[in-house]
Amino acid sequence: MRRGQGIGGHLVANVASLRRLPQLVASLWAAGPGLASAILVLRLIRALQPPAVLYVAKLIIDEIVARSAAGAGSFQLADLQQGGALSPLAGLILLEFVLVAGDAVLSRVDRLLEQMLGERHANRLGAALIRQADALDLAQLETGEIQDRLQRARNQSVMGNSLLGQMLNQAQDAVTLIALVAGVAAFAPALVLLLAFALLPSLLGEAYFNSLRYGLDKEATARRREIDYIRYVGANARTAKEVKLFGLGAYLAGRFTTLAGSLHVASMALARKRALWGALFGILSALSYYGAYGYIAFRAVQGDISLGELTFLAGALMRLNALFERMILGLTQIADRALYLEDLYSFFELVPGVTEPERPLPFPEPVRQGIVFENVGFRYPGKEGWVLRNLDLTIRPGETVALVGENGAGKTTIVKLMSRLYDPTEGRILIDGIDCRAFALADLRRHVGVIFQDFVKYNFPAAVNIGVGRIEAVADRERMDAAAEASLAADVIARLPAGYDQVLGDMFTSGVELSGGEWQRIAIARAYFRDAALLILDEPTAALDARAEAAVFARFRDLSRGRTAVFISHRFGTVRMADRIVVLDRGGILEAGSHDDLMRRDGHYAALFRLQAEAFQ
Ligand SMILES: Nc1ncnc2c1ncn2[C@@H]1O[C@H](COP(=O)(O)OP(=O)(O)OP(=O)(O)O)[C@@H](O)[C@H]1O
Repeated sequence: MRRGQGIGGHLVANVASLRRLPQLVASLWAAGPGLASAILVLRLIRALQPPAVLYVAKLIIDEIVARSAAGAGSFQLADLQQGGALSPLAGLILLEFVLVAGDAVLSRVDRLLEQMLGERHANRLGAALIRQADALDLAQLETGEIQDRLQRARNQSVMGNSLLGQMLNQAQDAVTLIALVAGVAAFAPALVLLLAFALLPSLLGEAYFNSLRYGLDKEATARRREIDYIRYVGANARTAKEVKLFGLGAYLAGRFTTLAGSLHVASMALARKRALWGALFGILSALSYYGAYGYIAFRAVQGDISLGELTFLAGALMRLNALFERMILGLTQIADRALYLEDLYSFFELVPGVTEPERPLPFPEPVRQGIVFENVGFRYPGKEGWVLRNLDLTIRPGETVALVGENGAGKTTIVKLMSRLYDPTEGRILIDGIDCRAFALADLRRHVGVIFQDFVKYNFPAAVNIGVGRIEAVADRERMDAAAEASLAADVIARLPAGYDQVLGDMFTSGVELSGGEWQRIAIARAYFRDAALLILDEPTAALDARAEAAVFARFRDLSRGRTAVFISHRFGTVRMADRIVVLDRGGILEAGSHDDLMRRDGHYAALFRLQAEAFQ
């Protein structure tokens, strides 16, 4: 929000913040139409209760006044009945009791139903969020802005529940308000004007401050992200080792205090201004309330209105005053939260760039000609430089290809393109002559098994950790044994207290943490368990000891016979086993051939190979 925008602009911004509310209402409705209708009916009944209570109180007082005027004398218990039925007075008192007690019961039922609906809605939203994140491109998820939005969307999926309650309160209060104002208008129309006078400034003021708050929040997004990150780094088991040894605690705490302090100063300045204006508006509304009170007292003394009407009007005024206060506060809270709905729903509206073909072609089985990179160029979205450029590469079926190159040469990026985590910016990737964008994503990915260097360490049982390779076959123990055997994970499993059922990782108390190399064996087992035609391992053996690495690769060669395998490694002892070695440099191919070819050529590869070999001599 820019300064000097004027109250009109602020109001528009405030209303704009509410534009996502209908979407929330629709998704709440979809979560339980029956529940939602029941809640609406209950809220409507409850909304009309306060004016009804006041009106019955008016009737009771008028009845009492009428009886004393008629000289009925002191009240006897026998007066409660009249001619075998309840007297009008007793009937009214009973009605008042039913109204009050009934509301107490209805409010409990209502709360229960709202909790049910809220939880159902949050669960649906949570699942939808995971599905949408899955549908989006890696490139989208990797941008800071989307991560931010996702984080806030995750919070919102729970916050939606409190918004439900607040919106219903607001709607209920609005109905009560209308009913009370109609009641007041029936007896003393002039009062309504007075009330509007008290209400309007508060409303405009709240709207103005809401939008200022929003502007402040928006401005502070980057700082808030950094604060959250520092909080994470500073108080977290995963970073604790380094934070302790480098003595970073004081540095992080200091940075946190500075950033949080700057936010605090801005938000307090606004809060002070808001408190001051709030107090002024409060005085204004108290003035109009007592002005109105004086007016009706005067009319009652003059005999223009009955004692019962006086009671009704005084009660209605008191309630209206409280209702205004509550509604304005509610409006602020709703507007506050509704702002963050924007994050939730705009996240759902993101459209993936890696798209499904309209009429997908079947993935060739088996692949006969291989995978061809045809003049491929790639730039990360929103980034300047080319990571890959003019890349021509053919991977023949049944071949084992090693990608080597210095850090940042683009090896992992090639793997991501092959599995369509990204699409090339230029050129095409063909599988048996067909652009890989012509296959259904799931079909393509079913035929590719990738283990990245930063594979996920799932804090799930060991069996699931391997089974994620092909989750629909997670119960197939025979297949799992074979995969664990091939990746040397079988030894790791055998040492676990609960074997395959052992939860891994340190997140849950029942978990057992593995060493880096042990985790890696589990991850490689995933690749074997997947049993895909194209197997890709991105630095799969970096954490393995020398003996394990040799064993893993001996098996890898055996097991990948007849299928295409691509691996990335910085260890030349491993790389030399490949049928073909592709040396990448700054996004292009420097040289390619078998180990013997490349050594004979005596180029970059031979130099690097010797460098590594010398280190061991
Ligand atoms: N998500 C990303 N967004 C922007 N740039 C990226 C992203 N991932 C990688 N890069 C950049 O792309 C280039 C190639 O990265 P890539 O991960 O493909 O290299 P690599 O050859 O696998 O390196 P290493 O041997 O270090 O694993 C690097 O310069 C890197 O900075």
